[in-house]
Amino acid sequence: MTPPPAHGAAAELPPLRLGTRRSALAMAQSGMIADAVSRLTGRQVELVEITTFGDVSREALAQIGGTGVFVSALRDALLAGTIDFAVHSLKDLPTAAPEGLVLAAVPLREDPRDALVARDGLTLPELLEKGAHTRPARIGTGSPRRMAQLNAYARSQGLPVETVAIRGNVDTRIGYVRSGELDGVLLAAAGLNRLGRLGEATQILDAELMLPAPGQGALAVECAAGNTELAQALSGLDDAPTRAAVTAERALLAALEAGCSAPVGALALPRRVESDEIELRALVGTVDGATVVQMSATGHDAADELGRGLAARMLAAGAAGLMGERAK
Ligand SMILES: NCc1[nH]cc(CCC(=O)O)c1CC(=O)O
Repeated sequence: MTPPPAHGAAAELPPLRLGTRRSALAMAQSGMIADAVSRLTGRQVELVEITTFGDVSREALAQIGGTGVFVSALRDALLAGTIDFAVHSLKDLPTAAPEGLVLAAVPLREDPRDALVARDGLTLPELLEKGAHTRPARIGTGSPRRMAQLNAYARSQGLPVETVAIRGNVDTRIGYVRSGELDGVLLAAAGLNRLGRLGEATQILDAELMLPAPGQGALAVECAAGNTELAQALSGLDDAPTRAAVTAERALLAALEAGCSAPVGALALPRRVESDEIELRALVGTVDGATVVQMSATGHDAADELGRGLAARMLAAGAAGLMGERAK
């Protein structure tokens, strides 16, 4: 069988090396993008496994400080030329642009919302309600953003809740519910979906209740800036509305000088079909949920200006004081 000419030529080139972390989620994400890049370029894509500090450390993410624990080893490999491109969860990517690398594509985003996986098929209102009669519902999350909003919601309902700091991969986290140690855990819906486990969610949390992390549900495809041919090819995976949305969210995060472990939620959504107008909603809160600054802005040309402008208004309203020790 003779392959089409372009593919025939491309197939003679060596495989493209896609650097990936070993976690099930990273492998699922990398596998999806590998297939898409292979279709796009006609070239083979091979996965190269790389261990990052975030995979090895057992400390809480907030402690190991910061941003970039999952991405720096992949970036080192890109710069060293041992891999050709890498796929990151965009929400794990520090906002500072790295020297020598380009964000070649931001593919179409999945559902950006958070999900609850709870015992006995229960929703959050049901869990909290039951907890009021027995003992407060114990809900696991390692994210200050999720804790802040969960606590704020429980306060607004006049119901108690106990947030339990956990971390680990999706399997580990859901395991706390299956073992009965926790009543529920909060996770990104996109992560569950990519693992084929969205069916285990007992509730998808509306953005009114829980604003996702900036960039949640989106992927970032990165390669060396000098590799212009590959960058050009990868840009075929870019989705312009997704890129605009995450640009606004990340500009806000950068202007707040907050990192991925700060109690900051942000979500940009297209306001009208067939328009480039986006609405950016954002929240900064204390982890106990007692104080929250929540604001929104709408704009259409410069997504990064929209994000920066909203951050400035939130800072003027006292947002900086709510973020605790800020990880840059
Ligand atoms: N910080 C870990 C992480 N990074 C990206 C995702 C989910 C996938 C995504 O947001 O794209 C997760 C797991 C989670 O938050 O449940």
